[in-house]
Amino acid sequence: MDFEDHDEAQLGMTGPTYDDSPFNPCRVKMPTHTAEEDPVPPAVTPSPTNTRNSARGKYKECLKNHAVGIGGHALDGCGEFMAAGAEGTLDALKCAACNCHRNFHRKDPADSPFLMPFQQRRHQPPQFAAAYFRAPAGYLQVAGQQRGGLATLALPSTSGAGGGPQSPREDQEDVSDPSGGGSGSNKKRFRTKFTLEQKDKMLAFAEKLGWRIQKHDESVVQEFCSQTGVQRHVLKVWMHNNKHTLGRKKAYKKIEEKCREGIILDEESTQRCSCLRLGGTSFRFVCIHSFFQSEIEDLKGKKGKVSKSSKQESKQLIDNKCTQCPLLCFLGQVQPNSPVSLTLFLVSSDPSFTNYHCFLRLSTSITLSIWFQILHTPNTYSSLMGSISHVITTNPTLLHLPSTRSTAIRFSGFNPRLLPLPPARGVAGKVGVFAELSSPSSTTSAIDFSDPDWKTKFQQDWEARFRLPHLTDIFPDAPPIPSTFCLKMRTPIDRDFPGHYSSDEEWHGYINNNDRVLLKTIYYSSPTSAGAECIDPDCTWVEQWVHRAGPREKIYYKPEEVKAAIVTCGGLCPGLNDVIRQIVITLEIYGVNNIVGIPFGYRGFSDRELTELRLSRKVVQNIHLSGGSLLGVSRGGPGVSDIVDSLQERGINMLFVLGGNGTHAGANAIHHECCKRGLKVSVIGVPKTIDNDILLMDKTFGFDTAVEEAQRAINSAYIEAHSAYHGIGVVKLMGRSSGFIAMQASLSSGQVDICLIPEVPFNFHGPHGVLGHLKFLLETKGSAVVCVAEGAGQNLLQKTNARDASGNVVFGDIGVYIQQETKKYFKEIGVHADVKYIDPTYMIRAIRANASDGILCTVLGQNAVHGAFAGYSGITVGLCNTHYAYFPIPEVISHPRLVDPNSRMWHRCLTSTGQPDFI
Ligand SMILES: Nc1ncnc2c1ncn2[C@@H]1O[C@H](COP(=O)(O)OP(=O)(O)OP(=O)(O)O)[C@@H](O)[C@H]1O
Ligand SMILES: O=P(O)(O)OC[C@H]1O[C@](O)(CO)[C@@H](O)[C@@H]1O
Ligand SMILES: [Mg+2]
Repeated sequence: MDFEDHDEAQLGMTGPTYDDSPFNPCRVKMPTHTAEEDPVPPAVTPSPTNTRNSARGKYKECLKNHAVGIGGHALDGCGEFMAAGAEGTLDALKCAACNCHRNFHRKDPADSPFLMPFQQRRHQPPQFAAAYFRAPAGYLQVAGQQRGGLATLALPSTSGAGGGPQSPREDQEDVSDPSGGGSGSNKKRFRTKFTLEQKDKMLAFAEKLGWRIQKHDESVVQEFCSQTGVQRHVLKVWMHNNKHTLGRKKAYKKIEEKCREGIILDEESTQRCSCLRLGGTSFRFVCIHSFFQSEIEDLKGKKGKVSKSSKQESKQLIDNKCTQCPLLCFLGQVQPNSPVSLTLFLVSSDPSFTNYHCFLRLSTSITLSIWFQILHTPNTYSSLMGSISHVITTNPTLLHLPSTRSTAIRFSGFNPRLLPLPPARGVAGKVGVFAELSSPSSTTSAIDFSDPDWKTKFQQDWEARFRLPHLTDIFPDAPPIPSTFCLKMRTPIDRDFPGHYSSDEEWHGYINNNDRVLLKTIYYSSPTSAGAECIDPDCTWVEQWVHRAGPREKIYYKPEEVKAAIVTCGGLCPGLNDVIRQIVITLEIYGVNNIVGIPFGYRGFSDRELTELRLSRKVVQNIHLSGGSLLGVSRGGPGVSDIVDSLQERGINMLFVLGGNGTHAGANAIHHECCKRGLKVSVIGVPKTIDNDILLMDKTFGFDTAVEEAQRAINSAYIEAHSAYHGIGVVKLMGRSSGFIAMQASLSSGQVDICLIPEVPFNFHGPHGVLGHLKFLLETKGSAVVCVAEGAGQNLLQKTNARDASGNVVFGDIGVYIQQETKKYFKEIGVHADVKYIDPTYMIRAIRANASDGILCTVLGQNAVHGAFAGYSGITVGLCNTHYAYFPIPEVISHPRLVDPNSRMWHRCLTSTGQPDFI
């Protein structure tokens, strides 16, 4: 795990509405006004970089269309080219702000007599952007009247081969100046026509050279040129322009060959997949293109128009096709009433395949939304392999999946719309659907409901899954001692502990180890009840108990022997300080006085320059009055083994870890490493995430506060929208995979007309899309407010391979996309719309906890300490049906908790917004 510093510039308000400063070109900022509305921006003082640029003419805003792959248009907002390196180096051609090649930036002849001073720093006006909107994927071309003042842009897009139709530039090679600098003149350019033979030869030759001409190739290049009659510079440009298209074909072929053989999961990927279990609502598949090809071509209809075809028609088409589809065999396993979102990854070299989404109601109780994600590049394919959970293949025998673990089919014959069930082990005819279920906790999905004892077996399995790991698993002889935590003690704690720990006072404030909390409290009489979570087709009542949290009468640590450490990882979250404070206070009540804070997350364990912070009640007394974390947070950091080395070195035997899924995965690994090394260490997690995406818990701390604060942003958006003629307010909120914040903030504000979350697919354009509804809202209400979660609609955006220091995928900005597309749409249809975009991302989490979270944090912090003293390790604590419970860590992080689109809460949100489904 490598630690990377966070981009300071990202802290605070990232939204363009808040910062349209011309001085910071690396901000994502989109014009919120048209040129007519905002005629005279202030003059700019040229920076040293500007001065350097001006020697060669200035390169202004970046015109690279990042959404070209999806047929859309998205600029990164970089306002001016800033060379990343000294002149003469390759980096001099790269923009330090946006990372794009200089040629993507608009060239602005400094001495142009036709430009007003302010025009030299204007963003791309929308009508100009439209000129290259339909250019083939991967290329930016500037047409007709725009050429006069602009550079010729001929570089292939570095953002990968996108979706839309794309033709290799085989016969246009020397139309562009390879330097790409382009004077912007209208000079006629020549088009070289190659013979078929020349093309074949160039292709073979380029592959031989690896699509680059290097110094030592000069002699063979000369020879080739004289043999084929192709000039060297023409060959060079041809290779440059085609390496991303023709050059990749070979790679595609390899993938396709591999696919035809069956996709092989290597051991590592299989292990990583095991955390994604059946029974969740989201599954990922890799589907073999060769198998699916005919289906896809039919679905695409003519020219990939499926997403645009009428709802009925595409539904019909998909319906018909899906009846032959092996996927439906798998659906036999899906719980009714849990709408399933499937992502099918199709590997294809055909650039005309584009990502799209379709929607299928299989019955009133099963809703299937299918995302077809087309993979064009080998890289995407290989990075994907780490995250898949299921595979459909034409040749199941080739899969390296443990066949004994494949899923048993549930709900036999339950839904007549489903295909006849495949024979045992999920193999249906020539195709098979495989689920990797390697963790013991997953065995519930393999229940044989015809077994009269299935319920007892299920409950035994449940008890085993939720059993809390304890020190006595490793040290069976570890002696328990009477607890030092007794609230009847009237005298201050004696810090020296003269050797006895018992209090003779009787106190009935302890939790018995056999106390349990009931996890699910609703009895669903039928699988068609809203949000039903049934285990079997008859919705049999099966109690699921978890362990009650709280102080135990017997403890496994002598307080004076404890060195406790607290670490806060991941992103910030309201309430971190409240939890730190309560952990310290409770530890002191037990009698611990050696308490330290590890600075800046897991990184603090390895960075020698960061020293641990001594904590006491005095130090933490008032820290909850401000947001953030007293200790600091970070992503990335050292490996588990280094962390445990550090624990050993520092003599830490209680570790309290505050963080989200990633942090908990780390905590669990630390726990296992300590067990392996025979260390008596308790590792206790406290789930922290404003996203509320931890399984089995009513809510996580920070969530309530974030919702409350988000509501304020929504209210501002509403006021802005409501006060403008045809105003549209767009608010983007956090929520990577879970839309809880957006849903709850929409509900609580009552001012949102459209709420978009990652769990519920939507069309943005087209007859049933969001834009159509916005138009309707402007016509009927006069204004509209859209609330979107950051992880929503990612299929609409160009994918990047960027990851943060912890390896989390960095998302495209759906808020900016919505803002831009909405403006464009209303402009195109000639309807006035005043779009205001608010991005309060960090404002909703970099604040102190509200009262409700304050209480939650207090109880969680106390219970974390009780759990450690009770001798548990590898556990976390959470609120469950208003009671506090301990959970083994893997049970709560096997996948993110998601909003169930068939839940009452989501229905309530829809009732409140009045939005249709955008499918
Ligand atoms: N699978 C893992 N195993 C071990 N450590 C991990 C794992 N995943 C993440 N971590 C570590 O946990 C820390 C926090 O992870 P991450 O940045 O994903 O935040 P998080 O805990 O999920 O919180 P947030 O909700 O803010 O995203 C990082 O230091 C990261 O290196
Ligand atoms: O910008 P940062 O600090 O990486 O955090 C952003 C992430 O944090 C989260 O709030 C998780 O805590 C996500 O919703 C979001 O993607
Ligand atoms: Mg996370």
